[in-house]
Amino acid sequence: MANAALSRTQGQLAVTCEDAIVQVRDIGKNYGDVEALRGINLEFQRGKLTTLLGPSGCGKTTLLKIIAGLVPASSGEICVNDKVVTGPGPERAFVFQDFALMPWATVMRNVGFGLELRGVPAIERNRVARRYIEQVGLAGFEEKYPHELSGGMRQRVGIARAFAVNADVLLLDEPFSAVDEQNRRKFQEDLLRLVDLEKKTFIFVTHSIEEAVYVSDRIVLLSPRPGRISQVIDPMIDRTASPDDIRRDAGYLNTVEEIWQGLRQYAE
Ligand SMILES: Nc1ncnc2c1ncn2[C@@H]1O[C@H](COP(=O)(O)OP(=O)(O)OP(=O)(O)O)[C@@H](O)[C@H]1O
Repeated sequence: MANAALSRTQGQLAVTCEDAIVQVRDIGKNYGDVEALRGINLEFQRGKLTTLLGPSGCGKTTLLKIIAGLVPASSGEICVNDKVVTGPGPERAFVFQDFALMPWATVMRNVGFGLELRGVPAIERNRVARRYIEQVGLAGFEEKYPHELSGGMRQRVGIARAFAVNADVLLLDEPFSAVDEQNRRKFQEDLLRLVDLEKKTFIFVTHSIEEAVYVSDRIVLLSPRPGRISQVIDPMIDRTASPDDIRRDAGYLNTVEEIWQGLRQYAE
């Protein structure tokens, strides 16, 4: 397989690219006296998966929520498709860490809920919901309720729901943190398949260096509070190789090691 070549940029920087769908311009965030983020400048490329990685409390979730329009920035602005973000919008879908499913609704209703809110008629939303339920491997579970599903299956429902609204940008906050290692690896495969199939822009938060290197086109490393960009890494993984070959590849392993060396100073 092709070796993983790395391109990287250090320091407090503006990352530019030709086809940016999300632009983060000089974002800062204070929660009262707590300065969570400072001077974040980033561009997220259309159709690519970018991961935010960094020590606990460095502001990954905060940045994701600011991009989602769920939390206001204290300074700076976010542009999506060249429009300034003033709140949540249909072109962005957020997948929560705890899935945020409605316990009283079936899988079908949960997946179609975003469309229901937009007034899409039942026949159409069920058609769309069925398609994504199938894509995440839950065909046959349409009429089940969240409590009848495993944690991994509930997470698949959350992901299917995000896909169903046909947002351009999917914001995923540690979507695999609550599932076991086998399921996590399966999800990573599924995610890569969906990235390839759907051509959407993914912004992903994880604590796992291995996961970040495995799934990302680009990794943005944040420094401890106040979160700033410390490094940007493009792990050029050959995704035509098998998952096992990728995980054994020297380029993959070196990238994991290098990120670990950068982050270990912050480990408790
Ligand atoms: N609603 C809030 N009110 C006050 N402080 C907050 C709030 N949300 C986050 N913070 C603080 O802001 C900082 C960044 O938090 P955030 O959750 O964004 O970090 P994170 O990198 O996602 O953390 P983790 O990896 O532990 O999930 C932390 O110090 C946190 O305690």
